[in-house]
Amino acid sequence: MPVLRSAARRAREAQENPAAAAAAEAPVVPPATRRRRAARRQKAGGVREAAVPEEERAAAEEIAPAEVSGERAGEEPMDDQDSADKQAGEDASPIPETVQVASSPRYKVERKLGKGGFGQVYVGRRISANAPGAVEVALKFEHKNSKGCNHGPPYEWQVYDILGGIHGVPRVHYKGRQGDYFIMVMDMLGLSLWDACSNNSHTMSVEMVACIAIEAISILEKVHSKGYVHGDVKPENFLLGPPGTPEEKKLFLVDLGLATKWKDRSTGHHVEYDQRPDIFRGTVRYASVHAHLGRIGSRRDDLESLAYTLVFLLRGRLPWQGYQGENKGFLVCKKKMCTSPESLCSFCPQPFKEFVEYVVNLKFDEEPNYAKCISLFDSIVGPNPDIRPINTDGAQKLIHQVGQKRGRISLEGETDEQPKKKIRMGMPATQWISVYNARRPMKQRYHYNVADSRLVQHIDKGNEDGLFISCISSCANLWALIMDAGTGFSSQVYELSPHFLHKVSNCSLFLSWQNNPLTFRGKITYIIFFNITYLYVVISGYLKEWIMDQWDRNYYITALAGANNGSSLVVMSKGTLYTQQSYKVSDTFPFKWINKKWRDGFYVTSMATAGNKWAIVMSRNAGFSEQVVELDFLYPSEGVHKRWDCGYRITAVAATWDQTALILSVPRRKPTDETQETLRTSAFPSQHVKEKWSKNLYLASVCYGRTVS
Ligand SMILES: Nc1ncnc2c1ncn2[C@@H]1O[C@H](COP(=O)(O)OP(=O)(O)OP(=O)(O)O)[C@@H](O)[C@H]1O
Repeated sequence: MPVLRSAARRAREAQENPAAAAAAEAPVVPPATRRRRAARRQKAGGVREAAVPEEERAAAEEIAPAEVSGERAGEEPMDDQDSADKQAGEDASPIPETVQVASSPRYKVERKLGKGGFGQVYVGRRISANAPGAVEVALKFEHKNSKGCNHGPPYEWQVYDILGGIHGVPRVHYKGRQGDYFIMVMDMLGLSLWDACSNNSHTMSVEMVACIAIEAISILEKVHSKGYVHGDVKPENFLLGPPGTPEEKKLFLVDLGLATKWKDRSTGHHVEYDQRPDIFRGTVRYASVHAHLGRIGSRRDDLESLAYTLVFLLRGRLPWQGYQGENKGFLVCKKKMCTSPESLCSFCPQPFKEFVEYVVNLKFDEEPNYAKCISLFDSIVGPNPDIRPINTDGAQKLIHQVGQKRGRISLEGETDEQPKKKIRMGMPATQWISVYNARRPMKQRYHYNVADSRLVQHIDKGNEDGLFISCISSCANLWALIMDAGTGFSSQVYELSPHFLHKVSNCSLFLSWQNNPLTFRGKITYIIFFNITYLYVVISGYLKEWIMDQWDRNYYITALAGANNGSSLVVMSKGTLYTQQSYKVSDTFPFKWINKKWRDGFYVTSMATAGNKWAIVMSRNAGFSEQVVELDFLYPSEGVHKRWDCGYRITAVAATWDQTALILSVPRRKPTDETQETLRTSAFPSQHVKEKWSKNLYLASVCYGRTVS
């Protein structure tokens, strides 16, 4: 397991060039990567929790299309570069004056070459007489108390054991511990591309960057061929050879501390897909969108980071620089998603745009066509490799090998390639997402474009016909309502609130309806009978208290929706298997909270959004054995397919104006027919629903929000 490192960085620029330091970005890494295993089931208790809801923000929208309903009658009734603090404890113990580790010669520690979040690199001058090896080496010191050394020598050492000395990666000659430091003796290199760029008025020539692209792609190909992804590709981690030596035009990739395996060496298989939205590894400015979203790293991520590195070197800036604060990662990722390859590369030669377009559309386990990428940039640089500003020997060899294996490499791509569906276009759109499950024939009914005032009527009629609400959603402040004969509920109540699961003020107006006699508790000051069938207008009260009251009566939240204007519809039912329930309202997707609740045996059972707010309901005894989240700035089609292949089915969906979230679960009892289908449509899919009914596929979840980009 890699030792993950916490946020850190950039002291060298701060010392030598404060302006550059401010512009540079630190790698940010979470405390620990842990695959969630089946949540522990806990003994059912009578505790009910309501997380304190955050402040409310509402946006109004007035569109009132006509209300529509549909019904199917079945035969039977039946979810930037921040300058952060350095972790290493180098202040506690001074760097030694001389170094001798393992069987190495003795080195005198000279000037500092650089400093990262974890290590400090110095020149080491060999002082042992007649000893073998280079006179000058680089010595990388990591303090024993640094985060990367919690469990012994730095994780990076293991990676250097495999990658050290391959094309474009410096060799490690010796490593060992001396005093408080773990020390690596490695090839000494020269300036980083970051330094070279800063020395050159913050941009580089097109030819120089094209050569860097060619050589960097060939280095990444070599790293990937050994089963690793680098995980932190950026200008600071590409170093040139030492100046004045035959290697001064060679490019090297350093800092293997975030490298991970993309291939299991024993089986030869690609690592399994996973997404943990609370985990971020890498450097905000250059990280791939998938890394921002916490997806397991794969080869495509290094190439996406390289694409951002190249554009940065060429233009001196990336469109997502300048965000600050707690929400920086989210805002940078959102900006990356809505920046099309055309606009990112608007002042770059065409091959750069083509490269960006290619890499952002790569699939999780797709093998990149490195030779094709190199050939894109080959068209920019001069034909004679000997006079290129960067040595491109590695790339030349790669092209030669691939060319021999597959024949010609053309700029247009190989003839057997299918045209690829482009997934990141920089064009936001909102859509309905509807999810259909195979069921035995049953009665299901839908209503959409339903105004608040019409809800009672539809619900009333549904109940009279033996139907209960199975899911709800909102679009343009009008409700969509799905009622089923197959929910298994014995009774149901609902609350329509002008607030999104939020404690309301004493003057708020509530509509409340129940099909059982009511026993109100709490701060009710005034009840008007509006209708003999239990419709009440309740002045003054708390939605939270209403929910708690229903919990006391063994009703649990089974459906939830929020509208753009901030109002919410909460449906609670009796007859579920749930034994405990908890909800949270949050301005950002609350994955950390979900993760914590998973450990306590809760699973997400309902989810809703209002504007950019999320509300998540989690229940114990939800009937699931595993659960995962797919969160993205577009519909996460690839993730859904990967999860389907592993036995997960979508059990809840919700989308804000920015993001779509899907909850996928493995049921404890597998249905006889596991078929599940999804649809994305710009209008409510009324016609499609009817077609699905004819194939015994029934609406299981529905939401409206951001789906494509
Ligand atoms: N072999 C080398 N020769 C010369 N300079 C080097 C060498 N290795 C590293 N450096 C310099 O030291 C800096 C820090 O090294 P490195 O990136 O390996 O440290 P780190 O603490 O792991 O960094 P990070 O915080 O990015 O994880 C580099 O940016 C580079 O400028």
